[in-house]
Amino acid sequence: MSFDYDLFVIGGGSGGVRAARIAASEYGARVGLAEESRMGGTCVIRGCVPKKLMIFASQAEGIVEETRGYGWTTADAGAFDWTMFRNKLDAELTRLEGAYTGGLVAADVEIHKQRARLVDAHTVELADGQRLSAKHILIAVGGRPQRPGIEGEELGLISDDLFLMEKLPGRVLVIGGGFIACEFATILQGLGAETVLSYRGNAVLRGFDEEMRRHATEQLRVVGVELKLGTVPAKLEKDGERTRVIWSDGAQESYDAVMFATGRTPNTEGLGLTELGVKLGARGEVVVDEWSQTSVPSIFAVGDVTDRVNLTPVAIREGHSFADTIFGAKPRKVDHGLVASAVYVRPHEVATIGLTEEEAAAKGPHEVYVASFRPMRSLFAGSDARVIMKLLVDAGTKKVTGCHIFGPEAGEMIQLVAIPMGMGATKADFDAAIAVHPTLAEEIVTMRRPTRHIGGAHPDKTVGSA
Ligand SMILES: Cc1cc2nc3c(=O)[nH]c(=O)nc-3n(C[C@H](O)[C@H](O)[C@H](O)COP(=O)(O)OP(=O)(O)OC[C@H]3O[C@@H](n4cnc5c(N)ncnc54)[C@H](O)[C@@H]3O)c2cc1C
Ligand SMILES: NC(=O)c1ccc[n+]([C@@H]2O[C@H](COP(=O)([O-])OP(=O)(O)OC[C@H]3O[C@@H](n4cnc5c(N)ncnc54)[C@H](O)[C@@H]3O)[C@@H](O)[C@H]2O)c1
Repeated sequence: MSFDYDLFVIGGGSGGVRAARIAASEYGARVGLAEESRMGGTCVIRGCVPKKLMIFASQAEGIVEETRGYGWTTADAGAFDWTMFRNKLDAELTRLEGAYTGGLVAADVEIHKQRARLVDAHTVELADGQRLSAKHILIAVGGRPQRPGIEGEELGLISDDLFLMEKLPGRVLVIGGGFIACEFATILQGLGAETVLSYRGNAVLRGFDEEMRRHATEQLRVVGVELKLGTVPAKLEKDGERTRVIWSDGAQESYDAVMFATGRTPNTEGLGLTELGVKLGARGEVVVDEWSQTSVPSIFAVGDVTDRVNLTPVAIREGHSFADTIFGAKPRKVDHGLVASAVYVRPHEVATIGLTEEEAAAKGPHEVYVASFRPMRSLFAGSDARVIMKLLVDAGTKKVTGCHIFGPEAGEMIQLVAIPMGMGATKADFDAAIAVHPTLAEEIVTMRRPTRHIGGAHPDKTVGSA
């Protein structure tokens, strides 16, 4: 049977672009790709990239304050020009969009700038009605922000809107306690908005190491974010130009803007998947096996739409592995077990890989090494902020099973820790590295004695358990 393409990719985000480019340029596959919006997807257009640039912009006050502590006594950040920043941001995203499109064109991928849906196991239909056939179809449509399902929720903004605001809000409420809520609260507060974060739990970043959660929560408070913990908004309504929030306990307050950061949902609606027999999970995600293959053999899915680990480098790895496996005869699975990530709250980021202390304790005997100190750079400037570094070490094998860092540029540090951990390094391997001094990262290789023992009786029997 002949097809229009060897591969048709739906979605031009992190996973789809990588898969299309590798299949076409490395393995000579005839590839078509449909993207209904801007090329590059969530990460490039409304996620990682603009978010990180906004994080950089939001640090001016903190940097200036530190500089004053070094003797530049009259240093002042001055006024922030949101319109100038937003226009520059848009120009940068346009440049990146062009680079992504250019990479696909150079690889001879045929781009269809419209929405696509599936018609059968080998056919997609574009929004203009054109039908195209392919031997393989890759679903890489990502996800979208999810509002919490309360009355008046359409009055609230979502993360996509934050990059396009006409002006910065005066007083703003961010609802949620995950990656996006914490990062946007940091950004909005740093850019000068009076920022309130409302979260239903008692510490942000559920699922992270508890000690890191406590420090991240406290830092939000210290930098000036007003925390409303243990609260659930029940209803939003208009209050003139403002938005009134009514909480489940009846309390109410009006804000210039309200933003939901209450999770994301896979973009599977209206794609024609269930009609075709492609199995979906409870959250609407495409269910795939370890090869990213769906329940229909010619259809594969990668990235956020599969709701495995929703990060850009993971989507990219899944897309690349799919192309290697199907078109390059190089079968390659993705190990989702040890993925590093960072939450770009500032001044200290939260970065993590492997087991949390709580998970380690549940798994069995572990040594916990913790370094907690005031870094020389901010200490000199008069700050009390502490860096926390934690290593979890399996008491039997002595392998490092988890690492958590709360500190400046922690994301940069965890990236490098991910290499030895991926190789199965032991604590002795870490200790063998001679420190680079004076740095923050040297603490990772200089923690000599366990701070505590967890997870039951330890193999050497000389230590107790916590
Ligand atoms: C605010 C924010 C900040 C983030 N920050 C980070 C970060 O710092 N680090 C990190 O690793 N991850 C971050 N992420 C997560 C990261 O953006 C995603 O994990 C990643 O983009 C997923 O890639 P993907 O290819 O699965 O989907 P996406 O990048 O979402 O791409 C899917 C594409 O498919 C298109 N599409 C959808 N349906 C159709 C259709 N029917 N036809 C045609 N096209 C369609 C969409 O327009 C989109 O362009 C962030 C996410 C957000 C929202
Ligand atoms: N730095 C990064 O790598 C980065 C940054 C942003 C996003 N991301 C990715 O995007 C994903 C989505 O981020 P996110 O922050 O939207 O999701 P999340 O799942 O991390 O957090 C959602 C938050 O909303 C809360 N929530 C959910 N429903 C609610 C309700 N009905 N009422 C009140 N609160 C509610 C949850 O308790 C949670 O705190 C992340 O899991 C991550 O994979 C990564």
